[in-house]
Amino acid sequence: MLVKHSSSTVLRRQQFLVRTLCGSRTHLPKLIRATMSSKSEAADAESVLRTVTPSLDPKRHKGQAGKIAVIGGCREYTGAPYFAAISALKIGADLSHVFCTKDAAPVIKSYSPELIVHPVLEESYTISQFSEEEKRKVEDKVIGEVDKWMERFDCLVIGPGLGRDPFLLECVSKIMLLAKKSNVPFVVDGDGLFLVTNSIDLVKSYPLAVLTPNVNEYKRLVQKVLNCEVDEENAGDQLRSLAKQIGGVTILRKGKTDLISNGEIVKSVSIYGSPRRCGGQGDILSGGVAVFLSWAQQLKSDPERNFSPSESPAILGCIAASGLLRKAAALAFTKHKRSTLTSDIIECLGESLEDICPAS
Ligand SMILES: NC(=O)C1=CN([C@@H]2O[C@H](COP(=O)(O)OP(=O)(O)OC[C@H]3O[C@@H](n4cnc5c(N)ncnc54)[C@H](OP(=O)(O)O)[C@@H]3O)[C@@H](O)[C@H]2O)[C@@H](O)CC1
Ligand SMILES: Nc1ncnc2c1ncn2[C@@H]1O[C@H](COP(=O)(O)OP(=O)(O)OP(=O)(O)O)[C@@H](O)[C@H]1O
Ligand SMILES: [Mg+2]
Repeated sequence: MLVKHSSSTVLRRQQFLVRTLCGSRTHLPKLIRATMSSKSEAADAESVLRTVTPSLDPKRHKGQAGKIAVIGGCREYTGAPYFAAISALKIGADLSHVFCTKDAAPVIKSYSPELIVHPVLEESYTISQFSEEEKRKVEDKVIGEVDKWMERFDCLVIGPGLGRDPFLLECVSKIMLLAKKSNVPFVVDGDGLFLVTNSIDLVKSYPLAVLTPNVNEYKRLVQKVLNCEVDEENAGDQLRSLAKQIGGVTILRKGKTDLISNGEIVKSVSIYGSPRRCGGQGDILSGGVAVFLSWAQQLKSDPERNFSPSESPAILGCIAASGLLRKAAALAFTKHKRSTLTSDIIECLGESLEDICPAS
C-alpha cells in the first residue's frame, strides 16, 4: 500500500485539482463547454505532478511508494525493459521487478543490481521439440511464476522489449487476464500493443488499462479499431473515439504533443522536451506512467476524495509522466546536446522532479 494523506492535505489537493483540471470552464455556458470539449485541453502537468507525488514520510515502510513490474525483455531487446524499470525507481517507486526471458535476465541484471529480475518467460525456440501437453505445462509454469507475485504489484508495464514470439505473447495475454482478475492496473507499450491490437478484448472495458502508442502503434490501433486512417485534423476527437470504442481505457498518444484520453476528456501535454529522438524515451514514459498512476490511485482510495472522470488516476498518471519526461529530456539536452541518450534523460529524472516537488 502507498502512503495515506491527512484530510487537510487531501482537501487542498482536491480543490487544487478542480482548479487545475477544470479551470474556468466550470463557469462557462453549456454550449461553449461543448465546443471546447471537442478539442484537447492543455494540462498543467507541473500542478498534477505536485498533486500526485507523495511526501517523503519517515514512517513509511519499503513498498509503500510503489511496487512496479515490467513484463518484457527477450533475446533482441534488453534495453527497453531496463529503461522502464529503472525509471520507475528513479522517479520514486520502492521496488521494480522485471519478468523476462532466460536469455535476457543476466543481461538486465548486469545493468543494475537495483532491479529484481525473474527469468521466467519462454520463447517458441526453447520449446520447439516439446509436445502440445509439455508446452501447456510450460505455459502454466510461466503464469504461475507471475501469479504468485501479482497481488503485491501496484502497476504492471507490459510490453517494452517483449518481442513478438507467438508462444511468449500467448503467455502474456494470460498474464493480462490475471492482472484484471486481481484489479492490478497495467500500462501497455511496445510489443504489448502489438498483442492488444490483435486481441482488443484483452483490454476492452478495463478501466485500469493505459495504452501508450507511438506513431506506428497508434496507426495500427486506429486502423484495427476504428477501421480508418489517422486523422491529424481532428486528432483529439479521434483519440476520444478510439478510447471510447475500447470501452473507456486510457490512451496516451505519443508525439510532438502527447494527447491523453479516456473516451470522455482529452488532455494535451506539449512542454518543450528535447529535439533528440533516440530510442528508449517511450520506455521511460511507460515506467513513469506506472508510478504516477499508482500514486494517484492511492489518492483516490482516500474516502474523503471524490474523483471526477477528468481526474482518474490513469489520466493523472499520464499527464504527470509526460510532463516529467519532457522536463528531464530538456535538462539532459542542455547538458549533452547532440550526444543526449536515454540513459542521460533517466539521470535527469530526479533533478527534474526535485525542481517541481522538493524532497524536503
Ligand atoms: N534499447 C532497446 O532495447 C529498445 C527497444 N525497443 C523495443 O523495440 C520493440 C519495437 O519497438 P519500436 O518502437 O522500434 O517499433 P515501431 O514502433 O514499430 O518502430 C519501428 C520503426 O518505425 C519507424 N518510425 C518510428 N517513428 C516514426 C515516425 N515518427 N514516423 C515514421 N516512421 C517512424 C522507424 O523506422 P525507419 O523506417 O525510420 O527505419 C522505426 O525504427 C519494442 O519492444 C520496443 O519496446 C524500443 O523501446 C527502443 C529501445
Ligand atoms: N516529435 C517530438 N517532439 C517532441 N517530443 C516528442 C516527439 N515525439 C515524441 N516525443 C516525446 O518522446 C516520448 C516518447 O515518444 P516516442 O514516440 O519516441 O515513443 P516510442 O517510439 O515508443 O519510444 P521507444 O524508442 O522507447 O520505443 C513522448 O512521450 C514524447 O513526450
Ligand atoms: Mg516504444
